[in-house]
Amino acid sequence: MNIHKKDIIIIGCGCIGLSAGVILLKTGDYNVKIWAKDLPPNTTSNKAAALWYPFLSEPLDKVGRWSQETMDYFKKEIIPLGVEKTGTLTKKVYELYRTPRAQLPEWSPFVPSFRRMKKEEMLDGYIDGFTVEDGFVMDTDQYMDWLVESFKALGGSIDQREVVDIREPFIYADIVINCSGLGARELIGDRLVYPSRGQIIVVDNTRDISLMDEEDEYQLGYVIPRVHNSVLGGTNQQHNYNLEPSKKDTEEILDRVAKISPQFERKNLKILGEKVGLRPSRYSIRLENEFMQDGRKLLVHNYGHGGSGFTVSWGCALDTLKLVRKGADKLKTSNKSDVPWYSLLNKRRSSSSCSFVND
Ligand SMILES: Cc1cc2nc3c(=O)[nH]c(=O)nc-3n(C[C@H](O)[C@H](O)[C@H](O)COP(=O)(O)OP(=O)(O)OC[C@H]3O[C@@H](n4cnc5c(N)ncnc54)[C@H](O)[C@@H]3O)c2cc1C
Ligand SMILES: O=C(O)C(=O)Cc1ccccc1
Repeated sequence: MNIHKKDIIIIGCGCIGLSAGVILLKTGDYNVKIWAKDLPPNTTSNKAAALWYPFLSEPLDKVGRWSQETMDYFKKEIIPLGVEKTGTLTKKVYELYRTPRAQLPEWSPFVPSFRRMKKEEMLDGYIDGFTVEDGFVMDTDQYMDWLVESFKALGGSIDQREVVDIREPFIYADIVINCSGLGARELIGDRLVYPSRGQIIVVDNTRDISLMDEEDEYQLGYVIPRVHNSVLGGTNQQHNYNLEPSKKDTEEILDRVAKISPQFERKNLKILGEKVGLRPSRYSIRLENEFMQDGRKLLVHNYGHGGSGFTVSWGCALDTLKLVRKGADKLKTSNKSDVPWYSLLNKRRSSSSCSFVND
Protein backbone atom coordinates (compact mmCIF):
# COMPACT_ATOMS: atom_id res chain seq x y z
CA MET A 1 0.00 0.00 0.00
CA ASN A 2 1.60 3.27 -1.13
CA ILE A 3 1.17 5.77 1.75
CA HIS A 4 1.27 8.80 -0.59
CA LYS A 5 -1.81 7.63 -2.47
CA LYS A 6 -5.37 8.05 -1.17
CA ASP A 7 -7.02 4.77 -0.13
CA ILE A 8 -10.32 3.93 -1.84
CA ILE A 9 -12.65 1.00 -1.16
CA ILE A 10 -15.12 0.01 -3.90
CA ILE A 11 -18.15 -2.03 -2.81
CA GLY A 12 -19.01 -4.38 -5.70
CA CYS A 13 -17.16 -6.58 -8.19
CA GLY A 14 -19.56 -6.40 -11.14
CA CYS A 15 -18.78 -4.62 -14.41
CA ILE A 16 -19.51 -1.25 -12.76
CA GLY A 17 -17.20 -1.70 -9.75
CA LEU A 18 -14.39 -3.23 -11.81
CA SER A 19 -14.52 -0.53 -14.52
CA ALA A 20 -14.47 2.21 -11.86
CA GLY A 21 -11.53 0.46 -10.17
CA VAL A 22 -9.52 0.27 -13.41
CA ILE A 23 -10.06 3.96 -14.21
CA LEU A 24 -9.10 5.04 -10.64
CA LEU A 25 -5.97 2.87 -10.65
CA LYS A 26 -4.87 4.10 -14.08
CA THR A 27 -4.43 7.61 -12.62
CA GLY A 28 -1.70 6.34 -10.27
CA ASP A 29 -3.23 8.49 -7.49
CA TYR A 30 -5.11 5.86 -5.49
CA ASN A 31 -4.73 2.55 -3.68
CA VAL A 32 -7.94 0.71 -4.63
CA LYS A 33 -9.46 -2.32 -2.92
CA ILE A 34 -12.74 -4.01 -3.91
CA TRP A 35 -14.97 -5.54 -1.21
CA ALA A 36 -17.72 -7.73 -2.67
CA LYS A 37 -20.13 -10.38 -1.43
CA ASP A 38 -20.16 -12.16 -4.82
CA LEU A 39 -17.27 -12.34 -7.28
CA PRO A 40 -17.32 -13.27 -10.98
CA PRO A 41 -18.81 -15.58 -12.27
CA ASN A 42 -21.47 -15.19 -9.55
CA THR A 43 -22.52 -11.60 -10.29
CA THR A 44 -25.46 -10.21 -12.28
CA SER A 45 -22.89 -8.90 -14.76
CA ASN A 46 -21.92 -12.48 -15.59
CA LYS A 47 -25.52 -13.31 -16.50
CA ALA A 48 -25.76 -10.57 -19.12
CA ALA A 49 -26.01 -11.09 -22.89
CA ALA A 50 -24.13 -8.70 -23.47
CA LEU A 51 -24.04 -6.12 -26.22
CA TRP A 52 -23.68 -2.37 -26.50
CA TYR A 53 -27.27 -1.19 -26.37
CA PRO A 54 -28.88 1.36 -24.00
CA PHE A 55 -31.85 -0.43 -22.42
CA LEU A 56 -33.92 0.11 -19.27
CA SER A 57 -31.80 2.97 -17.99
CA GLU A 58 -32.29 6.66 -17.35
CA PRO A 59 -31.70 9.63 -17.52
CA LEU A 60 -31.63 9.35 -21.32
CA ASP A 61 -29.35 12.35 -21.99
CA LYS A 62 -26.67 11.11 -19.57
CA VAL A 63 -27.14 7.48 -20.73
CA GLY A 64 -26.51 8.72 -24.28
CA ARG A 65 -23.22 10.40 -23.28
CA TRP A 66 -22.08 7.51 -21.05
CA SER A 67 -22.91 5.01 -23.85
CA GLN A 68 -20.91 7.00 -26.39
CA GLU A 69 -17.94 7.39 -24.00
CA THR A 70 -18.11 3.65 -23.32
CA MET A 71 -18.15 2.86 -27.05
CA ASP A 72 -15.11 5.12 -27.53
CA TYR A 73 -13.31 3.42 -24.63
CA PHE A 74 -14.01 -0.02 -26.11
CA LYS A 75 -12.74 1.11 -29.51
CA LYS A 76 -9.52 2.64 -28.14
CA GLU A 77 -8.64 0.49 -25.11
CA ILE A 78 -10.32 -2.92 -25.41
CA ILE A 79 -11.05 -4.05 -28.99
CA PRO A 80 -7.37 -3.52 -30.06
CA LEU A 81 -6.24 -6.01 -27.34
CA GLY A 82 -7.86 -8.81 -29.33
CA VAL A 83 -10.86 -11.05 -28.81
CA GLU A 84 -8.82 -13.91 -27.26
CA LYS A 85 -7.87 -11.62 -24.36
CA THR A 86 -11.09 -9.67 -23.74
CA GLY A 87 -13.85 -11.83 -25.28
CA THR A 88 -15.14 -8.70 -27.03
CA LEU A 89 -16.00 -8.22 -30.71
CA THR A 90 -17.34 -5.30 -32.75
CA LYS A 91 -20.72 -6.34 -34.17
CA LYS A 92 -23.30 -4.51 -36.21
CA VAL A 93 -26.70 -4.45 -34.52
CA TYR A 94 -30.12 -4.36 -36.20
CA GLU A 95 -33.12 -3.08 -34.21
CA LEU A 96 -36.19 -4.41 -36.03
CA TYR A 97 -39.81 -3.18 -35.97
CA ARG A 98 -42.98 -4.65 -37.47
CA THR A 99 -44.59 -1.17 -37.35
CA PRO A 100 -43.26 2.20 -38.62
CA ARG A 101 -41.00 4.09 -36.15
CA ALA A 102 -41.05 7.88 -36.56
CA GLN A 103 -39.31 8.48 -33.22
CA LEU A 104 -35.52 7.86 -33.15
CA PRO A 105 -34.02 6.45 -29.90
CA GLU A 106 -33.06 9.33 -27.57
CA TRP A 107 -29.43 8.08 -27.45
CA SER A 108 -29.06 8.12 -31.26
CA PRO A 109 -27.48 11.63 -31.54
CA PHE A 110 -24.55 10.36 -29.44
CA VAL A 111 -23.74 7.46 -31.81
CA PRO A 112 -22.17 8.58 -35.12
CA SER A 113 -22.80 5.28 -36.95
CA PHE A 114 -26.51 5.21 -36.01
CA ARG A 115 -28.90 5.24 -38.98
CA ARG A 116 -32.26 3.96 -40.15
CA MET A 117 -32.05 0.54 -41.87
CA LYS A 118 -32.27 0.44 -45.65
CA LYS A 119 -35.09 -1.48 -47.35
CA GLU A 120 -32.65 -4.00 -48.76
CA GLU A 121 -31.33 -4.74 -45.25
CA MET A 122 -34.80 -5.50 -43.84
CA LEU A 123 -35.68 -9.03 -42.72
CA ASP A 124 -38.98 -10.63 -43.83
CA GLY A 125 -41.91 -9.53 -41.71
CA TYR A 126 -40.26 -6.26 -40.57
CA ILE A 127 -40.94 -2.84 -42.11
CA ASP A 128 -38.70 -0.49 -40.13
CA GLY A 129 -35.50 -0.58 -38.11
CA PHE A 130 -32.30 1.11 -37.01
CA THR A 131 -28.70 0.00 -37.10
CA VAL A 132 -25.44 0.78 -35.32
CA GLU A 133 -22.38 -0.30 -37.33
CA ASP A 134 -19.83 -0.41 -34.50
CA GLY A 135 -21.55 -1.82 -31.44
CA PHE A 136 -19.71 -4.45 -29.42
CA VAL A 137 -20.71 -7.83 -28.04
CA MET A 138 -18.87 -9.83 -25.41
CA ASP A 139 -18.67 -13.30 -23.96
CA THR A 140 -19.58 -11.97 -20.55
CA ASP A 141 -17.68 -14.49 -18.42
CA GLN A 142 -14.49 -14.03 -20.46
CA TYR A 143 -14.84 -10.23 -20.38
CA MET A 144 -15.46 -10.21 -16.62
CA ASP A 145 -12.37 -12.38 -16.06
CA TRP A 146 -10.35 -9.91 -18.18
CA LEU A 147 -11.71 -7.01 -16.08
CA VAL A 148 -10.63 -8.75 -12.84
CA GLU A 149 -7.19 -9.48 -14.32
CA SER A 150 -6.80 -5.86 -15.50
CA PHE A 151 -7.84 -4.51 -12.10
CA LYS A 152 -5.32 -6.73 -10.28
CA ALA A 153 -2.53 -6.05 -12.81
CA LEU A 154 -2.91 -2.33 -12.00
CA GLY A 155 -2.36 -3.08 -8.29
CA GLY A 156 -5.97 -3.48 -7.18
CA SER A 157 -6.94 -6.12 -4.62
CA ILE A 158 -10.25 -7.91 -4.08
CA ASP A 159 -11.68 -9.10 -0.72
CA GLN A 160 -14.74 -11.34 -0.81
CA ARG A 161 -16.79 -9.90 2.06
CA GLU A 162 -20.32 -8.66 2.61
CA VAL A 163 -20.73 -5.09 3.88
CA VAL A 164 -23.60 -5.03 6.35
CA ASP A 165 -23.10 -1.47 7.62
CA ILE A 166 -22.03 1.23 5.11
CA ARG A 167 -19.92 2.87 7.86
CA GLU A 168 -17.60 -0.17 8.05
CA PRO A 169 -15.36 0.58 5.01
CA PHE A 170 -14.88 4.15 6.28
CA ILE A 171 -12.82 2.74 9.16
CA TYR A 172 -10.17 1.92 6.54
CA ALA A 173 -10.63 4.61 3.86
CA ASP A 174 -11.92 8.18 3.58
CA ILE A 175 -13.39 7.47 0.12
CA VAL A 176 -15.82 4.62 -0.67
CA ILE A 177 -17.47 3.92 -4.05
CA ASN A 178 -20.87 2.21 -3.86
CA CYS A 179 -21.14 -0.11 -6.91
CA SER A 180 -23.46 -2.55 -5.16
CA GLY A 181 -26.09 -2.79 -7.92
CA LEU A 182 -29.32 -4.29 -6.64
CA GLY A 183 -27.58 -4.73 -3.27
CA ALA A 184 -28.04 -0.98 -2.65
CA ARG A 185 -31.59 -1.85 -1.60
CA GLU A 186 -30.24 -3.42 1.59
CA LEU A 187 -26.83 -1.76 1.90
CA ILE A 188 -28.10 1.83 2.02
CA GLY A 189 -31.85 1.16 2.14
CA ASP A 190 -32.51 2.54 -1.36
CA ARG A 191 -35.94 1.04 -2.06
CA LEU A 192 -35.97 2.77 -5.47
CA VAL A 193 -33.72 -0.03 -6.78
CA TYR A 194 -35.65 -3.12 -7.83
CA PRO A 195 -34.98 -6.27 -9.87
CA SER A 196 -35.98 -6.64 -13.55
CA ARG A 197 -35.52 -10.37 -14.07
CA GLY A 198 -33.80 -11.35 -17.30
CA GLN A 199 -33.54 -14.92 -18.64
CA ILE A 200 -31.36 -15.86 -21.65
CA ILE A 201 -30.58 -19.05 -23.59
CA VAL A 202 -27.05 -19.84 -24.81
CA VAL A 203 -26.99 -21.68 -28.17
CA ASP A 204 -24.11 -23.03 -30.20
CA ASN A 205 -24.43 -21.25 -33.51
CA THR A 206 -23.24 -17.72 -34.05
CA ARG A 207 -23.71 -15.21 -36.91
CA ASP A 208 -22.53 -11.86 -38.11
CA ILE A 209 -25.19 -9.42 -36.85
CA SER A 210 -27.04 -8.84 -33.56
CA LEU A 211 -30.78 -8.88 -34.20
CA MET A 212 -33.38 -7.41 -31.85
CA ASP A 213 -37.13 -7.41 -32.33
CA GLU A 214 -38.02 -4.19 -30.55
CA GLU A 215 -41.81 -4.44 -30.63
CA ASP A 216 -42.25 -5.19 -26.94
CA GLU A 217 -39.89 -4.05 -24.15
CA TYR A 218 -41.13 -6.79 -21.83
CA GLN A 219 -41.43 -9.82 -24.17
CA LEU A 220 -37.98 -9.36 -25.67
CA GLY A 221 -36.80 -11.14 -28.81
CA TYR A 222 -33.10 -10.90 -29.53
CA VAL A 223 -30.18 -12.88 -30.96
CA ILE A 224 -26.73 -11.75 -29.88
CA PRO A 225 -23.83 -13.49 -31.62
CA ARG A 226 -20.78 -13.73 -29.39
CA VAL A 227 -17.32 -15.25 -29.78
CA HIS A 228 -18.00 -18.93 -29.10
CA ASN A 229 -21.82 -18.99 -29.07
CA SER A 230 -24.96 -16.86 -29.35
CA VAL A 231 -27.41 -15.62 -26.72
CA LEU A 232 -31.16 -15.65 -27.27
CA GLY A 233 -33.36 -13.44 -25.11
CA GLY A 234 -35.12 -12.43 -23.27
CA THR A 235 -37.41 -11.42 -20.45
CA ASN A 236 -37.96 -8.23 -18.47
CA GLN A 237 -40.02 -9.15 -15.39
CA GLN A 238 -40.09 -6.34 -12.86
CA HIS A 239 -39.92 -7.09 -9.11
CA ASN A 240 -39.37 -10.78 -9.88
CA TYR A 241 -36.58 -12.23 -7.70
CA ASN A 242 -36.66 -15.80 -9.12
CA LEU A 243 -33.09 -16.76 -10.03
CA GLU A 244 -34.04 -20.18 -11.44
CA PRO A 245 -34.50 -20.57 -15.25
CA SER A 246 -38.20 -21.04 -16.06
CA LYS A 247 -39.25 -23.59 -18.71
CA LYS A 248 -42.13 -21.34 -19.74
CA ASP A 249 -39.74 -18.41 -20.31
CA THR A 250 -37.42 -20.64 -22.36
CA GLU A 251 -40.30 -21.78 -24.58
CA GLU A 252 -41.56 -18.21 -25.06
CA ILE A 253 -38.07 -16.88 -25.88
CA LEU A 254 -37.61 -19.64 -28.47
CA ASP A 255 -41.01 -18.77 -30.02
CA ARG A 256 -40.07 -15.07 -30.20
CA VAL A 257 -36.65 -15.55 -31.83
CA ALA A 258 -38.10 -18.07 -34.32
CA LYS A 259 -40.26 -15.18 -35.58
CA ILE A 260 -37.12 -13.08 -36.27
CA SER A 261 -35.81 -15.54 -38.84
CA PRO A 262 -36.43 -19.22 -39.78
CA GLN A 263 -32.75 -19.91 -39.07
CA PHE A 264 -33.62 -19.51 -35.38
CA GLU A 265 -36.38 -22.08 -35.39
CA ARG A 266 -35.92 -24.67 -32.64
CA LYS A 267 -34.93 -27.43 -35.04
CA ASN A 268 -31.87 -25.39 -36.10
CA LEU A 269 -30.64 -24.66 -32.57
CA LYS A 270 -28.50 -26.56 -30.07
CA ILE A 271 -29.21 -25.22 -26.58
CA LEU A 272 -26.06 -25.08 -24.42
CA GLY A 273 -27.60 -23.55 -21.30
CA GLU A 274 -29.80 -20.91 -19.68
CA LYS A 275 -28.92 -17.98 -17.41
CA VAL A 276 -30.98 -15.73 -15.16
CA GLY A 277 -29.96 -12.34 -13.74
CA LEU A 278 -31.71 -9.56 -11.85
CA ARG A 279 -31.05 -6.23 -13.55
CA PRO A 280 -30.51 -3.45 -10.93
CA SER A 281 -33.32 -1.19 -12.18
CA ARG A 282 -33.97 2.30 -10.84
CA TYR A 283 -35.88 5.34 -12.13
CA SER A 284 -32.47 6.91 -12.71
CA ILE A 285 -28.87 5.71 -12.49
CA ARG A 286 -27.45 7.12 -9.25
CA LEU A 287 -24.00 8.60 -9.86
CA GLU A 288 -23.33 11.29 -7.25
CA ASN A 289 -21.30 12.26 -4.17
CA GLU A 290 -22.61 11.94 -0.61
CA PHE A 291 -20.54 13.37 2.27
CA MET A 292 -20.63 11.33 5.48
CA GLN A 293 -19.47 11.78 9.09
CA ASP A 294 -19.60 15.57 9.14
CA GLY A 295 -17.84 15.98 5.79
CA ARG A 296 -14.82 13.86 6.68
CA LYS A 297 -15.82 10.88 4.53
CA LEU A 298 -16.89 10.67 0.85
CA LEU A 299 -19.34 8.06 -0.49
CA VAL A 300 -19.60 8.05 -4.31
CA HIS A 301 -22.75 6.27 -5.55
CA ASN A 302 -22.57 4.43 -8.89
CA TYR A 303 -25.48 1.97 -9.12
CA GLY A 304 -28.91 1.32 -10.70
CA HIS A 305 -27.80 0.70 -14.31
CA GLY A 306 -30.79 -1.50 -15.24
CA GLY A 307 -30.24 -3.20 -18.64
CA SER A 308 -27.26 -1.04 -19.65
CA GLY A 309 -24.44 -1.72 -17.18
CA PHE A 310 -21.93 -2.80 -19.85
CA THR A 311 -23.14 -0.12 -22.29
CA VAL A 312 -22.48 2.77 -19.86
CA SER A 313 -19.77 1.20 -17.63
CA TRP A 314 -16.73 3.15 -18.82
CA GLY A 315 -18.60 6.47 -19.13
CA CYS A 316 -19.82 6.05 -15.55
CA ALA A 317 -16.30 5.06 -14.43
CA LEU A 318 -14.85 8.27 -15.93
CA ASP A 319 -17.54 10.34 -14.17
CA THR A 320 -16.78 8.45 -10.93
CA LEU A 321 -13.16 9.64 -11.18
CA LYS A 322 -14.37 13.24 -11.66
CA LEU A 323 -16.64 12.90 -8.59
CA VAL A 324 -13.78 11.47 -6.48
CA ARG A 325 -11.49 14.35 -7.42
CA LYS A 326 -14.20 16.95 -6.78
CA GLY A 327 -15.27 15.36 -3.50
CA ALA A 328 -11.77 14.68 -2.16
CA ASP A 329 -10.92 18.39 -2.43
CA LYS A 330 -13.88 19.19 -0.18
CA LEU A 331 -13.15 16.58 2.49
CA LYS A 332 -12.60 17.99 5.97
CA THR A 333 -9.31 16.63 7.25
CA SER A 334 -9.20 15.64 10.91
CA ASN A 335 -7.47 18.62 12.61
CA LYS A 336 -6.91 19.70 16.26
CA SER A 337 -10.47 20.93 16.68
CA ASP A 338 -11.61 17.47 15.78
CA VAL A 339 -9.11 15.68 17.94
CA PRO A 340 -10.61 14.65 21.34
CA TRP A 341 -9.42 17.04 24.09
CA TYR A 342 -7.78 14.30 26.21
CA SER A 343 -5.34 13.39 23.39
CA LEU A 344 -4.03 17.00 23.55
CA LEU A 345 -3.29 16.56 27.25
CA ASN A 346 -0.12 14.51 26.75
CA LYS A 347 1.15 16.90 24.06
CA ARG A 348 0.56 19.97 26.24
CA ARG A 349 2.03 18.33 29.37
CA SER A 350 5.23 17.60 27.49
CA SER A 351 5.79 21.32 26.71
CA SER A 352 7.21 23.57 29.55
CA SER A 353 4.15 25.62 30.27
CA CYS A 354 0.64 25.43 29.10
CA SER A 355 -2.69 26.55 30.35
CA PHE A 356 -5.03 23.79 29.67
CA VAL A 357 -8.61 24.77 29.10
CA ASN A 358 -11.01 21.96 29.56
CA ASP A 359 -13.27 21.70 26.51
C1 LIG B 1 -30.32 -11.32 -18.85
C2 LIG B 1 -29.59 -10.00 -18.83
C3 LIG B 1 -29.06 -9.49 -20.00
C4 LIG B 1 -28.36 -8.28 -20.00
N1 LIG B 1 -27.81 -7.82 -21.16
C5 LIG B 1 -27.15 -6.64 -21.15
C6 LIG B 1 -26.57 -6.13 -22.35
O1 LIG B 1 -26.68 -6.75 -23.41
N2 LIG B 1 -25.91 -4.94 -22.29
C7 LIG B 1 -25.79 -4.22 -21.11
O2 LIG B 1 -25.18 -3.14 -21.12
N3 LIG B 1 -26.34 -4.68 -19.94
C8 LIG B 1 -27.01 -5.86 -19.96
N4 LIG B 1 -27.59 -6.33 -18.80
C9 LIG B 1 -27.55 -5.45 -17.60
C10 LIG B 1 -26.24 -5.59 -16.84
O3 LIG B 1 -26.02 -6.97 -16.59
C11 LIG B 1 -26.30 -4.83 -15.52
O4 LIG B 1 -26.67 -3.49 -15.76
C12 LIG B 1 -24.93 -4.83 -14.85
O5 LIG B 1 -24.50 -6.14 -14.66
C13 LIG B 1 -24.94 -4.11 -13.51
O6 LIG B 1 -23.61 -4.18 -13.02
P1 LIG B 1 -23.27 -3.90 -11.48
O7 LIG B 1 -21.79 -4.02 -11.36
O8 LIG B 1 -23.96 -2.65 -11.04
O9 LIG B 1 -24.04 -5.06 -10.70
P2 LIG B 1 -23.61 -6.55 -10.33
O10 LIG B 1 -22.98 -7.26 -11.44
O11 LIG B 1 -24.84 -7.12 -9.69
O12 LIG B 1 -22.50 -6.36 -9.18
C14 LIG B 1 -22.85 -5.89 -7.90
C15 LIG B 1 -21.72 -6.25 -6.96
O13 LIG B 1 -21.96 -5.66 -5.68
C16 LIG B 1 -21.82 -6.66 -4.70
N5 LIG B 1 -22.62 -6.31 -3.53
C17 LIG B 1 -23.92 -5.95 -3.48
N6 LIG B 1 -24.28 -5.69 -2.19
C18 LIG B 1 -23.16 -5.87 -1.42
C19 LIG B 1 -22.88 -5.76 -0.04
N7 LIG B 1 -23.80 -5.39 0.86
N8 LIG B 1 -21.61 -6.05 0.40
C20 LIG B 1 -20.65 -6.42 -0.49
N9 LIG B 1 -20.86 -6.54 -1.83
C21 LIG B 1 -22.11 -6.28 -2.28
C22 LIG B 1 -22.26 -7.94 -5.39
O14 LIG B 1 -21.80 -9.07 -4.67
C23 LIG B 1 -21.57 -7.75 -6.74
O15 LIG B 1 -20.20 -8.08 -6.64
C24 LIG B 1 -28.24 -7.55 -18.78
C25 LIG B 1 -28.78 -8.07 -17.60
C26 LIG B 1 -29.45 -9.29 -17.62
C27 LIG B 1 -30.00 -9.85 -16.33
O1 LIG C 1 -31.51 -8.01 -21.78
C1 LIG C 1 -30.91 -6.93 -21.58
O2 LIG C 1 -30.90 -6.32 -20.48
C2 LIG C 1 -30.16 -6.28 -22.67
O3 LIG C 1 -29.62 -5.21 -22.49
C3 LIG C 1 -30.12 -6.94 -24.01
C4 LIG C 1 -31.17 -6.34 -24.91
C5 LIG C 1 -31.04 -6.55 -26.22
C6 LIG C 1 -31.99 -6.04 -27.09
C7 LIG C 1 -33.08 -5.34 -26.63
C8 LIG C 1 -33.20 -5.14 -25.29
C9 LIG C 1 -32.24 -5.63 -24.41
